[in-house]
Amino acid sequence: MTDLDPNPFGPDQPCFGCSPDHPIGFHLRFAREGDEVVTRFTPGPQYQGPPGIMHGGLVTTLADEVAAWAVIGLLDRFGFTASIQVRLHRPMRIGVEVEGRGSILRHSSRTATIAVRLSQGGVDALTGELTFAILDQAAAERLLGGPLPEAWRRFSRAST
Ligand SMILES: CCCCCCCC/C=C\CCCCCCCC(=O)SCCNC(=O)CCNC(=O)[C@H](O)C(C)(C)COP(=O)(O)OP(=O)(O)OC[C@H]1O[C@@H](n2cnc3c(N)ncnc32)[C@H](O)[C@@H]1OP(=O)(O)O
Repeated sequence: MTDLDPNPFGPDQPCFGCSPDHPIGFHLRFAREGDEVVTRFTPGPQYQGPPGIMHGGLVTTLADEVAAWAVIGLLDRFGFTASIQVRLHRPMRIGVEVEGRGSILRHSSRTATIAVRLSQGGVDALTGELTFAILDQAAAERLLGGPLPEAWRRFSRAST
């Protein structure tokens, strides 16, 4: 298991899922284990929907973040989430550690589709497939509305 750099986008990145300083975020960190990225996270009461159960939208946010980091950690690219298909098989319990795993199902230079599995106590709570668009620098700058910081440019695909 190899820990991935937790902050490849620099200290000011604002991501709800992975910014270490986000006031209410998940503060996720990832490791690479073979062909997968892995994270562990224990949801607190602030993430409840029904009492004792994590809000389904936030469970999906967790899946989105795991998949995004599969693109970062396994492909060395950044992808913008284009499609999310998930099934919530079991309630995600508050206060119980979640293991999240992401792996590449298929990819080209322009897109990547990631398989995600979130489990508690070895039992699947969510499985899903998420597709990411990998943009070139110009398209990423249009989407973000400004120039990419130098450190981010290596995550874009070569323009064609
Ligand atoms: C590159 C460097 C940038 C670095 C930035 C680093 C920041 C670091 C900071 C902090 C870490 C953050 C960690 C984040 C983690 C979570 C990730 C997110 O939350 S991302 C935000 C939510 N997602 C959106 O806001 C997208 C909204 N959608 C769009 O902007 C467009 O629809 C977009 C870009 C997804 C596609 O735009 P089009 O359709 O104009 O582009 P076309 O070139 O036509 O498509 C590109 C490829 O994507 C496929 N595609 C498009 N939509 C698809 C879909 N819904 N399903 C499947 N494939 C789709 C297309 O078929 C095409 O593939 P074919 O070239 O044909 O192989």
